[in-house]
Parts: sequence; C-alpha cells; structure tokens
Amino acid sequence: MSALLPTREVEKPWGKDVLPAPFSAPEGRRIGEIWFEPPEQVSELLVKYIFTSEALSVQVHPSDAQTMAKGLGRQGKEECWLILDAQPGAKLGMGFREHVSPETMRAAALDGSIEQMLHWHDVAPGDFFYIPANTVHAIGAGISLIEVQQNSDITYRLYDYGRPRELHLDEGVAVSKGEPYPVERYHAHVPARGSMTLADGPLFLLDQVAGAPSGDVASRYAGPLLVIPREGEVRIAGEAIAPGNCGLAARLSDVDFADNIACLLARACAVPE
Ligand SMILES: O=P(O)(O)OC[C@H]1O[C@](O)(CO)[C@@H](O)[C@@H]1O
Repeated sequence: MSALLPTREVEKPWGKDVLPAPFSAPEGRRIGEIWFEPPEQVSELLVKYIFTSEALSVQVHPSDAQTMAKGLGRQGKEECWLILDAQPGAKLGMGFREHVSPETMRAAALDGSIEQMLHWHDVAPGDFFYIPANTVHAIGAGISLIEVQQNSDITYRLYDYGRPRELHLDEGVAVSKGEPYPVERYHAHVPARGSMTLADGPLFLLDQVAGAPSGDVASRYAGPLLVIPREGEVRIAGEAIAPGNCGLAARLSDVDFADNIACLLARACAVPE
C-alpha cells in the first residue's frame, strides 16, 4: 500500500485561483484548502494546506467534551497553523482585544463589528500558532499555511463578511471564550530548517525535524505517524514523498531522513474514553 495520502481539493469563496507550486488549481476553480484524507491508522488527525485571497469567516470550534455532551461523539476541533507565506500586512485574528459578554459578541457578530473586536496579529513565514477549541479566530487574506487539526469538520461561523453562507450564532456564541488569546503561550517562531516541538499534546504531537530526529523526539513517536515534507523528499518504506504531499508511516523506523530534509511529524495522543 502506498504511503502517500490521497488529497482532496476544497473550493472556498476565500480561496485562490492560482496556487503556489507545487500545487495548481484546476481552471476556473477557487481552491482554499488541500486536504490529506486521514488514514485509518491516524484517523484522529487531518492535515490541510490553506490558501487565502480573502479572510475566512470569524469562527469558533467546539471541544471534544462539548460535542460529546451534545451526543455528536468526539468531534472537537483544536488546530494549529504554520505560516508558509504571508503577503505584507497579512494577519490572523485570535481572541478578543478585551473581554466581551455573550450578548455583546452576538450583537457584534450580527453587525460585523466583531471583526474589529478581534486581536489581529501580523504574521510572517515561520510563525506558528496553536488554537485551542473555543478560541474565536479568523485567518486573514494573503496567507498560505499548513494546518494540523483534530479530524472534525465542525466550524461555527459567527460572521462571514456578508457572504451568503450559513452562520451558526447560537452554537458559536455558546462555545466561544469572550477573552484575549494568550499569544505568548501558543505562538512560536519556527526556522525553515531546524528541529522544534510545535505541539506536545494532550490531543496530538507535532514536531519539525531537520535531518534525523533526536532520540528524544524519536521516543515520543511510537506507532503510526504522518510525515509532511517541507524541504526535500522523505522516503517512507522506500517510497519518496515530496513537499506538497503527506505520507503515512507505520513506524518511525520506516522513515529515511536524509541530512538535507526538513519535515513535520504528527501523531495523535491517546485520549481517555
Ligand atoms: O467556514 P470557513 O470560513 O470556510 O472556514 C472553515 C475553515 O476554517 C478552518 O477552521 C481554519 O480556521 C479550517 O479548518 C476550516 O476548513
């Protein structure tokens, strides 16, 4: 079986007609996301590339506990973003500048002023942010990023810049934290080549490695893992996986890390039943 995960191109109103190499958008289609279909062995994680020409909705995702309480099963969505490219002035909105009540949040979502109430951060390639469930957020225009997230498609849209898509105000306000996002806790700068732990549980692990992983990193990656090459081809059980793809390895020892490669490694953590 091939290590290469199948991809899915997702059209979005905020996507791009022309994608950066090695990707390409089919003629006349505005692609916002490239998904790598989660394999059975790492079914808890979804990896995406996201490309924006306009801002995404102002949105929020629920936690596992919240979706389980609603009888939806484990459908929480925490996510994290590694910025690959950002036009000058490109921004991410994360959390609020000041505390807001649910009533104020709802009214601001309805009249659009919620956009200005968010705390917007300028971003550049190498910026990394972890977004816990319940954080109100929005990805701005002019950004390419890699997203690693829990494998859930529950997004509650609070505001969509007047685009004719459904909003989810009741569900969204109910799970939103009306507070600032602790950016110093959840932000890191990731050098293009270099090894660094980006997410260390409790839901998933994410590491960047340049060349072979250290013994410490290797010891944390027992079992199946996802490999996302950033620079150079990575071989999984002899099969070359190039940047722009995502591969599944049954075990770390199946991955051949040449000295000149940089890639992301991801695996899900065991969660209590
Ligand atoms: O509802 P929108 O604006 O299309 O945004 C949904 C997208 O936003 C994200 O949650 C990123 O914030 C993606 O995982 C998701 O596909």
